[in-house]
Amino acid sequence: MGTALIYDEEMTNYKLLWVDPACKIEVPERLTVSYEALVESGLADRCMSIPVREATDADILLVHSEDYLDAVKTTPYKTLEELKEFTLQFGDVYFHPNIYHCAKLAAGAALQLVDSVLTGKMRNGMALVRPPGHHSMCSAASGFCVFNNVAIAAKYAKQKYGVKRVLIVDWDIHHGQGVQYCFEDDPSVLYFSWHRYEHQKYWPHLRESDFDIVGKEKGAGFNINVPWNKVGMQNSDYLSVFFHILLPVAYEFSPDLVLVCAGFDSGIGDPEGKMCATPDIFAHLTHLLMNLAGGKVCAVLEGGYNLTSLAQSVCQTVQTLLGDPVPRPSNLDGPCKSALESLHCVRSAHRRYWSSIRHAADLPSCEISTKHIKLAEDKLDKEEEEKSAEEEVWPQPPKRVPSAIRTAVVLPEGVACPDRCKCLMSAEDPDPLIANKFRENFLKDADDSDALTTLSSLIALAERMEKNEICSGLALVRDISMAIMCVIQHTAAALSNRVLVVCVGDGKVPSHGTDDGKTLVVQFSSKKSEEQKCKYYIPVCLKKGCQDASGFMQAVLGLLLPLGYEYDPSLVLLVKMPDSGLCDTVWKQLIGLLQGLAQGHTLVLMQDVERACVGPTASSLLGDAAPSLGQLHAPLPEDVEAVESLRHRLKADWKLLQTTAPETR
Ligand SMILES: NCCCNCCCCCS
Ligand SMILES: [Zn+2]
Repeated sequence: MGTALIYDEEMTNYKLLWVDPACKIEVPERLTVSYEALVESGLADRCMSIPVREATDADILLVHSEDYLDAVKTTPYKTLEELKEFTLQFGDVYFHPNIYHCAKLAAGAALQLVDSVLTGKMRNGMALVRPPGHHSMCSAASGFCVFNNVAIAAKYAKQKYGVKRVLIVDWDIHHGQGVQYCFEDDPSVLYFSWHRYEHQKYWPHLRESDFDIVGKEKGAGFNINVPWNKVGMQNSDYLSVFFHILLPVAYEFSPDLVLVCAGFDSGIGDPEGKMCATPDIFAHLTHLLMNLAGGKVCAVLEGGYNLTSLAQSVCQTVQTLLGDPVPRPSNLDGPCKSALESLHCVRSAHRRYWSSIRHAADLPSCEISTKHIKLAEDKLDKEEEEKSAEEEVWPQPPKRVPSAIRTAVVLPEGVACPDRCKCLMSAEDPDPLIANKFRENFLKDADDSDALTTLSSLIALAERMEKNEICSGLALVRDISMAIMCVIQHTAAALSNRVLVVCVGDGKVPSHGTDDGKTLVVQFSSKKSEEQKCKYYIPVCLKKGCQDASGFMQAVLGLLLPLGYEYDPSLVLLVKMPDSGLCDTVWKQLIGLLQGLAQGHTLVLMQDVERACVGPTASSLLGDAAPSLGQLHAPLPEDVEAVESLRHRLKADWKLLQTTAPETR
């Protein structure tokens, strides 16, 4: 199954026909530059093009009122003066004789995307549409939006396919109030939105956009608002919110479908957002969602008003949906104070609804609670004159060249090579120099020839991964700790390399290289480790080791991923210790998530008895989405305690572990 791309140039055939400073940024070129960038980069050809269709009245009435639909139906026949008149009843939006047609195509495009994914024809996809949708409400247009494309798609998915739970992730920089209003009392649709807020000083100036608005009645807890009270948010701020709010809750919710309000005005250079996150961040945001709902992710374009930034961000998103490895996360220096305050407020507002963040610290009484400054009308739209975002410059996102070989394996005699994988056996005898080095360093009995063969094949694999000829690898070895030593020593030799070693299960892990930071070891086990506590050796002791999915996932999402992203390794060595107790589904989730690091260069080591795990491991390394874990129960208190105390101890060294602002002196 491939990636769907839904686009039709008819949606470029409407524009602003009069002077209105608030609306002049919403231009047809937004769609053309996005589509042309996909064509230019060769990404469009790798997608399956799915035609748009017009949403029917019934589709639109899933969200909007008849009165509103009837009113919009009259707009194609209005004169210019009548269109201006009609527009006045709404805010920050404009009408055009052809916008009703385009609005039906935009909503219809989202429905075509949902159909292609929920019928299993496509794995995931993106719809490039305008007008956007997330601001439009039951009976009102708003913020360039006429019909709420994503809200209609969520209702449609539930009605037509019986989908039980839908996650909507709105990474646009504006609050999709239309989506919030549509689902605020609905526990089957979890709406997550971050948005520029500045304590209600920013558009649409709504009190109900703040973090303490969590949903109503049965929907309480299923509406998550993350207000950005300052501009200039960066990659670290966005990732921290994913690690410490969205992902733990999303895994607990366990959606059957993920819809993304994919607005790119949250990217650098945008005149509306005035944020500083770079286009490659959308590759990571997309990647981090792709192991939810069995990979059923539908991204629908919302905002994005800097044409350069928009085009690059769209390409980053689509290339990730296609399964290409994501670029390395560039210099993450931790979330800013304002972002930490928002993070803290959101987690404390939601801790009562979600066991994965139950332990979140409570709101300190005063300073960072909601500061709603009663603004005099005239100040509402006053925005201090900042440097215009249009002048921002940023580096081109790094080229993401897929390796010639996606996954290679080193297997003992008699173990079949999984399909789509390349089997590496060192045909030639290892050169005597290496052989001797192995003998003295690693081999117990010197003439253990097949150990020698395995190790030299392992090195060959690691070398070809370093050269990006191979993306990921899997090796079955007899002696795990010897293999770890071998890989670490080989990889650490190259100066710029850092290896993240992730061990699941009990057992002695060589701590070589953890003193100088060339290696970061994170070990999940059930045994308290007496190892010396150092910054680069992190034992995570879980009561049931890796057997309890929710405890393990909480540690992966809230601890391992932030550490891994901040460490930014060139290789991830993932070791499955004997009898780790890890079930295949969790193992596949772990492999899927870790491929966001090191450009997907994950090298898996397993004991040669784990033949049954070769297939599932290879499938995840090849980029197949991991199956859903199902709704997660509360993690054990001991596990929560273990992760929290680790986070508390480590956050001085690892800033992405922070979830609250440092105590103000
Ligand atoms: N600069 C403040 C005016 C905001 N104007 C509406 C923006 C709608 C964005 C839709 S994604
Ligand atoms: Zn927006």
